[in-house]
Amino acid sequence: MKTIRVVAAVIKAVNENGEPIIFATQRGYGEFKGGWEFPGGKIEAGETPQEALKREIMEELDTEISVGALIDTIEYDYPEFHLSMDCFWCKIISGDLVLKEHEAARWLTKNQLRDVEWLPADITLIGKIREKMQ
Ligand SMILES: Nc1nc2c([nH]c(=O)n2[C@H]2C[C@H](O)[C@@H](COP(=O)(O)OP(=O)(O)OP(=O)(O)O)O2)c(=O)[nH]1
Ligand SMILES: [Mg+2]
Repeated sequence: MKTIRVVAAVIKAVNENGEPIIFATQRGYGEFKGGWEFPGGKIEAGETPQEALKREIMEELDTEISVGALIDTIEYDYPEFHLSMDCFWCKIISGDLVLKEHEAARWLTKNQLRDVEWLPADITLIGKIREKMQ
């Protein structure tokens, strides 16, 4: 099966109550339209995962991020391909998270993490984020 290498940004901030929140986006097109994900996309030839992620977030959200620690690499078999997805903690450097491709977005607290319908590959990641979110 073909492997697709993807990077995803778990953008973290703090809300007005001082609680940690993360940014989730809803896909606006394609096979998984309507599903929730972490913004990001495919690594292109010659890019490091971090470079790919900064480029993708600029393209998708018109926002500059810093890329921090790797949370996990998700390995998941979809019917048509194998997904290998590096997921990083990220912070906003500048920009307003403009939705250039996504249908909707939400900031979620730890207790709201299960309120959106994540793509199948993201389910195990959500558990890890829950444990580490603080
Ligand atoms: N970005 C992202 N992709 C995910 C997640 N979970 C998941 O299964 N995927 C899958 C959906 C897609 O098949 C693939 C990522 O592709 P993408 O559509 O974001 O790639 P891209 O931004 O480069 O877009 P495109 O130009 O190929 O349309 O990984 C996730 O949390 N974030
Ligand atoms: Mg994308």
